[in-house]
Amino acid sequence: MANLPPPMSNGIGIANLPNQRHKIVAKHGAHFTVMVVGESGLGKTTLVNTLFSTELSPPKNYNRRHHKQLDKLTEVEIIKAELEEKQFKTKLTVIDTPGFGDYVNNRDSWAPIVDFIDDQHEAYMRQEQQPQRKDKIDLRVHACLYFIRPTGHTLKPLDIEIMKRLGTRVNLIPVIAKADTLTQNDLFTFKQRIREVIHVQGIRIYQPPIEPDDEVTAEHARILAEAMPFSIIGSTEDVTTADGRVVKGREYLWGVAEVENENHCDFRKLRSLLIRTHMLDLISTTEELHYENYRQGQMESRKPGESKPRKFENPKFKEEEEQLRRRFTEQVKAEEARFRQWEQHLIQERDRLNKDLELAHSAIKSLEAELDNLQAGYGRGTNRR
Ligand SMILES: Nc1nc2c(ncn2[C@@H]2O[C@H](COP(=O)(O)OP(=O)(O)OP(=O)(O)O)[C@@H](O)[C@H]2O)c(=O)[nH]1
Repeated sequence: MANLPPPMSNGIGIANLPNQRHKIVAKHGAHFTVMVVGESGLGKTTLVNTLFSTELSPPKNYNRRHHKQLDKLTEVEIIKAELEEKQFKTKLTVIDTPGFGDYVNNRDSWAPIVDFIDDQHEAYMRQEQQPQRKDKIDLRVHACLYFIRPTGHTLKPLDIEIMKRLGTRVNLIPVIAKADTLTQNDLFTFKQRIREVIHVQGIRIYQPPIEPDDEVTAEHARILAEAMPFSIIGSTEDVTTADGRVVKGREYLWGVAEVENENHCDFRKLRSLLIRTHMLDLISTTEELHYENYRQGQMESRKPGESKPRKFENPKFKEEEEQLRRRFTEQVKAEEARFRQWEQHLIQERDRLNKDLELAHSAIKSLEAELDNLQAGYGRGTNRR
């Protein structure tokens, strides 16, 4: 496994941002928005707190998790924080999507997440069109961490569906959650399989750019790209290793799973990509690629100044509604025809039975008449004797 050089400071690394390519941002500090997406209980909150070395998000109330499942809604939570290190400020926004994928029917559980991303692009575009364009509220997502359950098998169809939709909208960074629950061999095979599925399914994930004129940076980017999907161990707890080091990690009977140990997981690579080396690239690709794609797509489908069609006004939904209505009418017609046929059949059956009844009646009548005749004949015979 290729390792990164040792951390340059004891801090979380945002002080390195001014060394990054776009030095100008350093003057004002960066405004960075990360979104975490994944099933409930995969360690999203823990990872956010581990990444930013602070408890940004309070630990979850597990009773609430159960209620959330009953709500059948994927809620979006926004946590804001201002981090400062060596006088360099980063305004950090974390978009947490708790409870995702919990429900029995998960088919559309991605919708609020995708809508949230689109809505932020939309809100930004609208603000750009206003005469006063200073101090825009900007919640466009710069990096989306997609948490994969450490099953050891492969990606689930739901993962593939969501990742496809996310990859065309944001810088998608897949991570394997709770890597300490897999052996190194299983983790290696699992990673390979996920990479294959990502490739075969054409899922777009964030690729750190390889600068041809800077060999060190290019090598670093290559190491990061090769490690994807990053395996992750999250923990804000200090634990003591067998050799007496105090580290962030998770304690087991067999020893300690260390967050920052590159033989245990890729946490340091992920942190490097997000905070130390590629934060500004994530911000600029969001602006230049994803936002631009959104803007262009909307400009092609709308007149200037026209607001975004709401779901039920959206031509795509109208078309779907029309199709549904047609299918429903056809079904009703087919059912009606079937009912008529059945009704006809019942009438014919009733007529046939009525006729049988009439025949039976007349047969009884003639038998009765015959009986009367016989009785009358018998009476006459006995009288004569
Ligand atoms: N083994 C292991 N457990 C972890 C790891 N990260 C978090 N956990 C544990 O998993 C449980 C859930 O963690 P959370 O961070 O609340 O998970 P979440 O994804 O935010 O959950 P929701 O908010 O419900 O979606 C907690 O008990 C954590 O201590 C990890 O890397 N390895």
